[in-house]
Amino acid sequence: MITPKFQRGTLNTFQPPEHISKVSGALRAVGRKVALVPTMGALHDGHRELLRRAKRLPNTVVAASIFVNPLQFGAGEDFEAYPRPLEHDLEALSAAGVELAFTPKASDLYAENAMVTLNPGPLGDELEGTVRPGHFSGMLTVVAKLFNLLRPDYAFFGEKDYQQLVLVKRMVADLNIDTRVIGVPTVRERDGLALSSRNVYLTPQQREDAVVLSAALSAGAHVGREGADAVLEVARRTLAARPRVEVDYLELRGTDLGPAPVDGEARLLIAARVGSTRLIDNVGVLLGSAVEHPGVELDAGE
Ligand SMILES: Nc1ncnc2c1ncn2[C@@H]1O[C@H](COP(=O)(O)OP(=O)(O)OP(=O)(O)O)[C@@H](O)[C@H]1O
Ligand SMILES: CC(C)(CO)[C@@H](O)C(=O)[O-]
Ligand code: BAL
Repeated sequence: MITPKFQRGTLNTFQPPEHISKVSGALRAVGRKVALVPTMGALHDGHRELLRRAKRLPNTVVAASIFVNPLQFGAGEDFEAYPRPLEHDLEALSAAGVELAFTPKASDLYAENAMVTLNPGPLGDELEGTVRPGHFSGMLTVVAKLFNLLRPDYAFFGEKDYQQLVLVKRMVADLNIDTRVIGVPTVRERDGLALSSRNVYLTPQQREDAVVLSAALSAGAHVGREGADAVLEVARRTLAARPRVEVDYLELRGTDLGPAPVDGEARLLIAARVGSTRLIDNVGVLLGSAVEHPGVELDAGE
């Protein structure tokens, strides 16, 4: 196959997997680096921040994928309803200086007789995995496919989906994938609500209620010095003020999502339903005497 045309300094959009693969390979062959930002589209300022960070890398072509991956949605989830404003998204990518967009069709990405998927291991059944069985297997499978197609030097993921970020890092380490995974701190609305494509589902009343997720995390993180029980207690008390918000889980874990340490860096994670919309959020917490130690980063970028 002849290498599909790539024009520097403009957005080049490819749908067939073999085209994006060829173009990415040709760019790497002439010494350019490739940075991938995987998305499901409906782009907002959170995605823009990932793109902005990728754009800062020298000698690097930024690629973004837009694909609502059926494999990571369970029965009864919002796969059909998920917003798909493709024209708007391509304009946003172009405005962000992205040079490669990959917008595959599900039928091109997944052969009808495909059998093999990735197993995320035990962490795939915890936190999000308890409510979304199979979600992380589907997510890792599509991310591995994107990595295999583009062979990116760098890939950017948001901390908003913290468990996803941890699992992608584990996949890269455990499967010897030659891509550097970079985590980006969560971009928030002024009142603290984490930007999410699913926020468009919220009614004005639900939007008001939804702020309690970030408020609870932030209140909990503020009492980290008093230890894990205090963090969870304060967060739960904050959540109680908005009884319409139904919490799926509120958990304090280590930064690798193992057990939280007594002292040191931890992560407080929440998932909750506001009406029929399920939102997630998380924040870094410094526990115990670690609070006294200057120089420990709350939101380590990677
Ligand atoms: N507020 C945010 N700040 C930083 N990164 C974000 C934010 N929201 C999403 N991302 C990241 O953007 C990438 C693509 O995410 P995705 O397209 O699923 O958007 P989303 O807003 O997370 O959608 P949804 O809320 O429906 O899951 C992921 O790596 C995700 O973590
Ligand atoms: C990483 C991802 C694009 C894989 O479908 C998705 O899970 C997302 O948007 O976070
Ligand atoms: N942003 C994570 C993708 C999902 O919710 O399916």
